[in-house]
Amino acid sequence: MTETSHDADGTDAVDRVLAHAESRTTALSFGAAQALQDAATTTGGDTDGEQWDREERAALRRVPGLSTELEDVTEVEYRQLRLENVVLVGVHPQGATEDAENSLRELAALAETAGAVVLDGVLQRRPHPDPATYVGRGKAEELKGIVAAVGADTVIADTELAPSQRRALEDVVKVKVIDRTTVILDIFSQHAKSREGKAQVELAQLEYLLPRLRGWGDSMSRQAGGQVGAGGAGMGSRGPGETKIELDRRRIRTRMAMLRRQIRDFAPARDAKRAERKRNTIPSVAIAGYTNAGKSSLLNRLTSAGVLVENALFATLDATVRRAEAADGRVYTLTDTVGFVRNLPHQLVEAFRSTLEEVADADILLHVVDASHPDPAAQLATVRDVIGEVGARDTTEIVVFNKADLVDADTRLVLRGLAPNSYFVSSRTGEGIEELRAAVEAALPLPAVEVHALVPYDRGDLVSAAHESGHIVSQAHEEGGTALHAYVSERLAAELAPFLLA
Ligand SMILES: Nc1nc2c(ncn2[C@@H]2O[C@H](COP(=O)(O)OP(=O)(O)OP(=O)(O)O)[C@@H](O)[C@H]2O)c(=O)[nH]1
Ligand SMILES: [Mg+2]
Repeated sequence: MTETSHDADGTDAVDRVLAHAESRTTALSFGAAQALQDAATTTGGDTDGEQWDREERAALRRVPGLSTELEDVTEVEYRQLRLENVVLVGVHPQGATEDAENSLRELAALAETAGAVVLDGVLQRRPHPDPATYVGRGKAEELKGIVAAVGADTVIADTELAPSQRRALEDVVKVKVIDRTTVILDIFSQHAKSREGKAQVELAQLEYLLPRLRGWGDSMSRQAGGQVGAGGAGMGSRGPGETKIELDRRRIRTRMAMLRRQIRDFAPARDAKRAERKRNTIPSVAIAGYTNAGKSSLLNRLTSAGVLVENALFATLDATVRRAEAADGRVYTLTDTVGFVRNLPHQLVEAFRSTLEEVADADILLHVVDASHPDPAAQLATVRDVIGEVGARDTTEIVVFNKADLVDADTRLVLRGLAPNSYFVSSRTGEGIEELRAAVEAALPLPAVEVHALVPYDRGDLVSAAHESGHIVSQAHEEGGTALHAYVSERLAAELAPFLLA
């Protein structure tokens, strides 16, 4: 512990780390989770397009004890996650207070989305997290008091805890301790709908779990260090013995291999669809952005697609592809994608790589940012990081500040500074949607081949094909047929070959 100034009554003042003392008195005093909107602004959410599976979502509740695989693997804790009354805890270095508070508010939103009631949130200022207990030992004791006082049954740390940290902290606070990664994985597993999505999430969960089998982390690190059996204190003293753990570990590995195979097996179908779109040179637009930014709402606005919109994080996990038509008659696709969040567990980025590759493959990236979010710059950066990671850095990006109905002129000015060539829209009111649509259409790539042709009147099919997939520069009806100046795909150019004008 570094900050050791004391105030008059001898208690740590600066180091009154588990800050927010006043906020402890009442439940939910932590404040609204900021990644979510407040109730006042969510009313009217029903108007953000038709929402076909909202009811279905509400009706889907996990039933305890019905999990299929691995149910006798006692350490598969994520399946037993029943988040209820939670206290959040974070550690931040000096000068990063605001950022830490935003992060903790977002963690609150994540916890609520996962089904928990957030009773309190506390932050400790400290140059580095304690390697043993995450918060300092003394603060862990304080945290124990808070947990008991508010009647919490779970502590969520705003980080990814090392297995040993989690256990040590659990030993002090005497309730279940989980971390941000676990919560995100839990939300993903609640929301995954398609078979592919489910497999991806389960794989990510198992990957996260594997080094966290109780006791296993310890024994493995000893083995790795070549000191098997050395000391031995604590080894096998917690959880099941080595044999059971070995067994669980093997079963998890087998399961993971199966999931990887499954996910690979989905690839051909998706690749085929993508290849088909490419062959027809249908341009694609991917809608990406931070979770809850309004990606699905925007897709609904642009295409009336009926995608689920929810004031919840990670409402969308499956990529939804919709057909749209430009003013010049050209067809293109719009894809809704899974949202991003800061510290998105790398296991998820890995597991969703195939889905994210849809983003990498798109001709245009509609990067949606929630204009009303407290830290839109961080949203932009987070999303761009992930986009870079899946290799879409060079894709044309159009930044869209959504929820413009919630921000004033001053905020717009600030936002404009973050992304000069951006668009302000409101999926709710429709403001700016037409301008955005025009911008997207203008940015669509032109088909590869420029043609001047005279198409006989009995080949009207070629003319309509040019309208649907090509870009018409000019068209005139002449004696011998339709004179066409257009940009078309190579395939259509081949069909037009007999009628080309020199
Ligand atoms: N006020 C306002 N609210 C909006 C607007 N667009 C979306 N929302 C609300 O924002 C919330 C999130 O919208 P979604 O479209 O589900 O967001 P998303 O980006 O698809 O979120 P995930 O799929 O969860 O990542 C919902 O409550 C919407 O009603 C807008 O333009 N104005
Ligand atoms: Mg969505």
